[in-house]
Amino acid sequence: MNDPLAHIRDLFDLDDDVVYLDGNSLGAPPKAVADRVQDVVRHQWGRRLIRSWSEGWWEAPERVGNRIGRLIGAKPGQVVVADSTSVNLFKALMAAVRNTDRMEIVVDAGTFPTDGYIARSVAELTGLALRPAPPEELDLRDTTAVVLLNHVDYRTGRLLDMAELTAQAHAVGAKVVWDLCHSAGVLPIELDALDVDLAVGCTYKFLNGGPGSPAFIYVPKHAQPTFDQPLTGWTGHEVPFAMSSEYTPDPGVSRARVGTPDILSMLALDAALDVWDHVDLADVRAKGLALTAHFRSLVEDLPGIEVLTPSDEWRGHQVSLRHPDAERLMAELIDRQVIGDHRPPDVLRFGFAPLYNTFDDADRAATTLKQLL
Ligand SMILES: Cc1ncc(COP(=O)(O)O)c(C=O)c1O
Ligand SMILES: Nc1c(O)cccc1C(=O)C[C@H](N)C(=O)O
Repeated sequence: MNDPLAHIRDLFDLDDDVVYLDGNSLGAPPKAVADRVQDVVRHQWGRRLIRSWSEGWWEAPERVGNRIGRLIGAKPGQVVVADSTSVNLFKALMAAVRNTDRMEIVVDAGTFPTDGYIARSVAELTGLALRPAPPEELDLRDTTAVVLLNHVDYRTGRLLDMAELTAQAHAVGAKVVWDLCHSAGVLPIELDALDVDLAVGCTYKFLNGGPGSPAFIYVPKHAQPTFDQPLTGWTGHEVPFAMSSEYTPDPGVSRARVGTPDILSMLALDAALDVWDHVDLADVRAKGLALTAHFRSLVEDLPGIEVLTPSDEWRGHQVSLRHPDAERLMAELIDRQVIGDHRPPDVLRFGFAPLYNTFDDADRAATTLKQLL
């Protein structure tokens, strides 16, 4: 394949003898991040001290949010970087059901655990029922307040049809919250165009923000005035430095902020996002599909292997294989410098990050797996 992204791998700090196929769990570091973090510590923090808050730190959550917005089809002023995905899920779901007279929250039955746990807490706190349902049979009703869906399933890699499912929710007057953890940065997403109600996602996977880098939340302009999230911390206040005893939320997306932003991680993420400046998401998607198709073709007939990831285009950038000995196999692959991950009980997951993974990575991983089998 003619690979218009081949040169981008050089922007990453990767060892050539390691086949890294776990960028869907923890993305690899762009080389520029280490220098930027050093500058933030030495100069911004070291020399400018507290003055840095008014020299770019305070607005970093919105500024970096806008950079992510560009990757997920959100116009400026609708994404803020803050907290973890779990915390943002709590804000989003609580805001979505506030003042509803509807009875239930629906959650994707195969969801990543944290989404299910948080949805359960929101249901318990608000008195709504929680109904897990498979995405192909959501059975939404006029009693459904909100549905929470994972755009790409963390275990199988299945990609859901955001347009169709958002429309399904809206047809019964329900809201939809999308978890974009496994899709942000690797495939074109059109949140504004699809009229998505709310979305959240993490930045340490395909966005390469680094371990524990802050998550993001999308609140579209029209929903901001009624986005009453429960974590009314001072940085979401309209005038935080007024230090008022009354909470008045910021009129815009900043009302999704809670406490002091984690500047070191935030600015590491900011530096990591520079690699996207010269990248077309259509190229990223095309390469992700090609890499996963190539890897699949090499492993699908291996003994004892069942491919869980859909073979059509409704898949993200991972290939998940079921094998009864998955845990041992992954440990042995990692010993041989092929790094993917194991998800219980029997899934081997190989994530392909089109910005730095190569077809050679796919060949080497498949050859090593074949030898082990
Ligand atoms: C779909 C999904 N949602 C949420 C999370 C994690 O949330 P948090 O950033 O709170 O750890 C992950 C991965 O850890 C995930 O895969
Ligand atoms: N967030 C993670 C972490 O802090 C440690 C190890 C792994 C993770 C992950 O991201 C797991 C990931 N969401 C998954 O899809 O399984």
